[in-house]
Amino acid sequence: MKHDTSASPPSSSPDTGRGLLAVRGVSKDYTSVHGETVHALDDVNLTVDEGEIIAIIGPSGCGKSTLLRMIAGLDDDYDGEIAWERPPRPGRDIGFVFQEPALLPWRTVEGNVRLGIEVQKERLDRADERVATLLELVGLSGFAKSFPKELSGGMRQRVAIVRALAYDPRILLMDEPFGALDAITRDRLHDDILRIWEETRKTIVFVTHSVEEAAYLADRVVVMSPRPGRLQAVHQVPLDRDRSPATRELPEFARFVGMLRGELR
Ligand SMILES: Nc1ncnc2c1ncn2[C@@H]1O[C@H](COP(=O)(O)OP(=O)(O)OP(=O)(O)O)[C@@H](O)[C@H]1O
Repeated sequence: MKHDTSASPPSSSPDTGRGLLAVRGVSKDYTSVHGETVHALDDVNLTVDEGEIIAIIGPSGCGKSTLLRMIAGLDDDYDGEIAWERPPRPGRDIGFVFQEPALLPWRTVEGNVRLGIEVQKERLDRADERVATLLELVGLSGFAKSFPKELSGGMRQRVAIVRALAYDPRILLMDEPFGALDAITRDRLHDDILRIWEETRKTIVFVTHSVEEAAYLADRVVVMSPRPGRLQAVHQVPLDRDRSPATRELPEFARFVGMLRGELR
């Protein structure tokens, strides 16, 4: 089934804002190259509210990327429905960040970010201003004229993130965006994401293998079971929205991370 925009809109959870989209009874089978059926997702139900940050964690192969790709509209071959509060406009309302930044090597940093704006022609008049603002947000103003090969892995991923934000999507989906980065760079990017959220209040759904990353960034953490992926639990993160490096030192942070780790065992 395709994104269902005619179905009843998602209802929001009581303690967050408006429902942006609802995943309802979504199941997915793949057929392997040997013709076997791979039951990847089983009856997944999830409501995403506007402005919230959701982390999806679970064992390898449980269907995290599959679920994200379906929300993104990159895969519409599934049972169930994904109902949006307002129909997403193709190429406009959904920003997607992959594990590898996939920048265009022949374009400068600002040229890559600008690409995100060029897809929607009516916004071109203020493109330069928007690119400059976004690069400043992630501390890359000094690298606007550099090429991707001149950047570190973390810098490249920051460019990919602001490129996905350049066309002002309603939701930012990220599939293990920091998975290929070292621990210090990851921490730096976590704080970039928090700053971006402060500025934009963007709805963010991301997949990660790191329970610390999930706890540090998210409002809610979705824990998936081993294949076929089901929602094993959805946890409200028991921390103030206002996070900072000191958050990682809090006993409640450690407790929550320990609890998540226990659920994945
Ligand atoms: N195109 C495909 N054809 C057949 N099977 C697939 C295909 N894509 C994914 N799968 C299978 O579906 C299941 C879910 O895959 P998916 O990539 O969504 O899991 P994941 O939780 O994101 O895994 P990981 O954490 O290892 O990245 C896996 O068993 C995978 O082998």
